[in-house]
Amino acid sequence: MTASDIQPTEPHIPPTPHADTRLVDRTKLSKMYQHYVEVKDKYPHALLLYRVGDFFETFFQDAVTVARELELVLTSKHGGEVGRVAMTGVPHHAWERYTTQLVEKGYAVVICDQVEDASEAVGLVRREVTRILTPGTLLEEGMLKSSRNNYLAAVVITSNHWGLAYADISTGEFLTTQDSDLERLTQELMRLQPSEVLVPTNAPDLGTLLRPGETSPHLPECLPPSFCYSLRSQQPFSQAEARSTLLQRFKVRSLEGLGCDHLPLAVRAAGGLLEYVEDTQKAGQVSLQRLRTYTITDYLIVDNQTRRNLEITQTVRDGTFHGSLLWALDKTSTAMGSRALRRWLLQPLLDIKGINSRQDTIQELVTNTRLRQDLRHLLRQIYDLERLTGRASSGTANARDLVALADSLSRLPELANLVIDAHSPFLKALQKVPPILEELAQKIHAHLVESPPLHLKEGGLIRPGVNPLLDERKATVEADHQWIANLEVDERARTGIPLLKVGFNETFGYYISISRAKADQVPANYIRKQTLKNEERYITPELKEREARILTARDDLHKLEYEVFVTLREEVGEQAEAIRHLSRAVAAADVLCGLAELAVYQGYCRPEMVHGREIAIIDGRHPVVEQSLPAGFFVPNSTQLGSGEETHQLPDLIILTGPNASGKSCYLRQVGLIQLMAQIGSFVPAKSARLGVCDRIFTRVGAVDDLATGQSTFMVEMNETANILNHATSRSLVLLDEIGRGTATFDGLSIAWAVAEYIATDIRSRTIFATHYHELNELAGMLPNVANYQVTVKELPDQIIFLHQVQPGGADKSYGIEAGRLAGLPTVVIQRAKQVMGQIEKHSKIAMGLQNLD
Ligand SMILES: Nc1ncnc2c1ncn2[C@@H]1O[C@H](COP(=O)(O)OP(=O)(O)OP(=O)(O)O)[C@@H](O)[C@H]1O
Repeated sequence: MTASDIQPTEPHIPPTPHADTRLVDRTKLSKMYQHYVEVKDKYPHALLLYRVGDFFETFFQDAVTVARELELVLTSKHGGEVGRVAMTGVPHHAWERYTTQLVEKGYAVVICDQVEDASEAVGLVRREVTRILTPGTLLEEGMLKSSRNNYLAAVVITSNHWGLAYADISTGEFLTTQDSDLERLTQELMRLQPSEVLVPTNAPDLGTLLRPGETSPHLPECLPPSFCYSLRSQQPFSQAEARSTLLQRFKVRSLEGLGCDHLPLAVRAAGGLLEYVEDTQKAGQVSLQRLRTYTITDYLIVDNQTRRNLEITQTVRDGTFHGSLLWALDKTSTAMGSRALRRWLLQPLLDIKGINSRQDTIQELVTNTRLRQDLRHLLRQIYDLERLTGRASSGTANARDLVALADSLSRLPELANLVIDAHSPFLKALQKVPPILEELAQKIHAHLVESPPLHLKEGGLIRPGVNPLLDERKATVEADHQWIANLEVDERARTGIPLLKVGFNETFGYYISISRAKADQVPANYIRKQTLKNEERYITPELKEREARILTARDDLHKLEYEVFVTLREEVGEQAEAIRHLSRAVAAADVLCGLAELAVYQGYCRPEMVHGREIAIIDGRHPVVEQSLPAGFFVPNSTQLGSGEETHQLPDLIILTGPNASGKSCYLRQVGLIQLMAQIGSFVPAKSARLGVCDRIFTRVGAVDDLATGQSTFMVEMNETANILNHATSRSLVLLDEIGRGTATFDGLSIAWAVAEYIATDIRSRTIFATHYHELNELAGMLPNVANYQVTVKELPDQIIFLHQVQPGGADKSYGIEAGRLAGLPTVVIQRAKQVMGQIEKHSKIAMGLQNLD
């Protein structure tokens, strides 16, 4: 069964005892749970979505808020229930308890944070729950976070080129690119983390779904095994068919209109992907935005190692968002902004003009406090326009979605008004709201009641006065209801039974209910239908006749209401392109507004971006570590790197030494993060900065076994180092922490020496090399573009104080033994270690003959 086979159907069916639990993975669940515990402070209105099983009834009997009407039953296209989803807003204090119980019971807990209201959550589930039930994709990227994109990708690879297209069905984002470097394809897939990748093939196992980790002989090496690959028929990926799919769908005469006329593989990937999406969309309508083409080399590639080592979206320690760069920088007010920030961080710019225009906007918002605060206040009132529009154009939006969309659209003129005098590019983009969108918002508000019911078929969506026929039918239904109300009053008077009631249920329709004690007063025309413990239920021919009329009239009314609603929804769908255009502008302004807020409160400066190779940071700070320390505790440090025509005195390679725990890694990462932040257009944690744009940031940090691929610490280290040496250029920034530590001392030192020398003389990339091999300090005396720096400590008779200050010069001691003492190694071991060290140091220099190296 595939995602497209599964469809959420209408709710309100009681849970069955055998919900499908085959996809539950406890390890991943507990990881998700931990993640949520981390973010719950940030998103107090988080919603918890989970699949319902036999314990549902008992578990929630005493639960606080159970939104039973939000329960969805999932059935396969071929009929039959395959699972259920329910959701509830869980109060902050109770989260941990409920989630723990759910996880312990083996249920899939899916976190849905930053959801504005229940209707948005329902929309999310409706659109994305299919992924939860798709084998192989469950929970890998399973958090239904609206602050995260959910991509479907397609790749076409030939002997010397590749094309990649990707789409997020819920926001409509649709992009394609082409390049020749296979390593870039791997990195691009790692950036996108698609939940499924389509690959065309001639192989007999067409349509086979490969789960993460499974490999197929048909899959080339550049496709990372951690994704789910779907092998598809070649046909839709052929040049002719892909071209015609795109031309037809986007109503353009030539591919020039989509910017991909010279990119045959990008066209093939995009055409194949579009065909697949159109084929599998439930509503038969595709809500993808107009295809955009991008060039991969226009962006700084943040490879997988660097993303991990710099902890851009999650920490290395436990893979959580809390403590990552994204966590430290995300001060956005909307889910769209949050997603955009994530995208920017994973795809920083190379173009100085683009960087400057983002900086200009931040500058304006930093200076104009009032504007910044008003803007943030207004942005908080804007819902996820991208996703709401996606739902409207794919025909899955409900009435609450449209009301939320209209509420948000009607904020846009206010937003435009607010930035009327702004002069920076990203604020100016908000100044014009097409009148058609204002009219659309007014129309939605005029058509739909303020709080429509969740389910379209329940009726009660449309305001009076919108459609005369509808009003007529409403009047008939109301008259019928009045007739029923009158009947109750009349029958009480006629029978003399004061507690006689007219009721309704789905099985019997309308009935007259009388307590059993009064059964002897029942008139002759009553026909008994049902006997309950204390109650008899009757019908009369007249009541049944009226009931038939009422039900038909109500059905007709609901049908007509639904038709009026669908027409309105289609009108919204027609404006999707215009809404999305503005949503992108809102998202970008939101990111920049958040970054401006951060710049003000954390004291960031505007970096000067230059074309040369200089990296000059005065009093730089680590953006995350400084936020975790009390104010003023972080020790700022400067960096000067990058020899060039004007900066010939600056080093290209810094050898950084210092005791354990002195702050070497922190300093190294700080430089990488400042460069990365600058290239997304952000201000940076420093007193001042002058930064030459980098084409790539490479990092090699720490020693971790890669158990999944069975590689040893040393092999992982060597693979990563080889990758850097093979791809770094003179415009790259390379951050190396402890190379050669995973093997015998002399082997390690020799490798570290040779690597440093190669980088300084052959590649000449700007590099910081943190090491405990003090011997590497000798290089500075031999090569003009190498400098030694050390992180200082103050030595007292029985302790060392970490000053965390980076200064010129090489450290001659590691204080490793001192660290061991602090950690509690027995005194006798410490003393013996000191003795041994003295002897080793004496002999090692002689053995290495470092003095004679040239
Ligand atoms: N500039 C700084 N100001 C304040 N505290 C700092 C600074 N740099 C680092 N620290 C603190 O020192 C701790 C150790 O830093 P770090 O891990 O960078 O040391 P290290 O020199 O790389 O150690 P090792 O050689 O053992 O890997 C950090 O967790 C941080 O809390």
